Amino acid sequence: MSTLQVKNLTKTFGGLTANSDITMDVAPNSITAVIGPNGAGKTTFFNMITGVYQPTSGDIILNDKSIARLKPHEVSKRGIARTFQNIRLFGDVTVLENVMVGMHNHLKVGLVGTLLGLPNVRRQEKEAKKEAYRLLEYVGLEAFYNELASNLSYGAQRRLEIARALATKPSLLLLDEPAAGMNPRETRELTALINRIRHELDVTIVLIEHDMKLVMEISDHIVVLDHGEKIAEGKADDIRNHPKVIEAYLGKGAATL
Ligand SMILES: Nc1ncnc2c1ncn2[C@@H]1O[C@H](COP(=O)(O)OP(=O)(O)OP(=O)(O)O)[C@@H](O)[C@H]1O
Repeated sequence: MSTLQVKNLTKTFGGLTANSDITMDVAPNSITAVIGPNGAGKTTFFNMITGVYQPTSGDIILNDKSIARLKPHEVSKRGIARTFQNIRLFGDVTVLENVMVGMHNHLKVGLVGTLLGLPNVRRQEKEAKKEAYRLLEYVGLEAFYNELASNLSYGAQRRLEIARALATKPSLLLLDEPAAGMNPRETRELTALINRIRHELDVTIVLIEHDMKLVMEISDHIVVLDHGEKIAEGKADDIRNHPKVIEAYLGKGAATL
């Protein structure tokens, strides 16, 4: 059984078809990359999976249930988390608090309890803090727990976004250009982190990425979009040598990637 099944997914904006009849399966506990030139429709694809955009037609099935018409918070409750191409952190609160925001769905405290400072509320907050700190340790940011998020380096902010996404306890994690703006050392650390998340936390991962070294190294399966259409899919070797992919995206040096 696939974790995610995308069936004939199409999204049009007025006269523009951003995704055209896309079908793909994501196997449990796998890493799938969605690649393609700028404007190919990759982010639109993520936006449909996460409920930001309603598909024009087609279906999205998570663990055998359709999620195609759900709102973003409902999709999140079903176990999908994401990070964004343009980092979206709360810059003026601490690194730890940014992770705690991700736990919102799982905390059972109500507004009244919070206002009255009831003991079980205080206990839950303490536990949430501990869990947030553990997640910071997991991504290697615990030393910065009390810093403002905006003081972190770019690469560290991207890891913090991943920690915040993990705080929702997802079964499927969507990463939108996680290596963008990272130097080679940061990219190597990110590659290791993504692999650990898959193996240790049993999370299935779909990522959009332009760093082909990372994509070829990490992906079990690669899907290539161009002008909103799926032009190829397969393993790294199939994609490197695929004439349509070389023409539309990778260029002639691709065999060495
Ligand atoms: N809300 C929208 N309204 C109108 N057009 C949109 C909207 N969102 C995306 N598009 C268009 O859909 C097409 C696909 O865009 P999308 O952002 O999905 O591509 P992408 O592959 O993620 O590109 P990049 O690699 O540059 O992020 C583009 O032509 C874009 O202008």
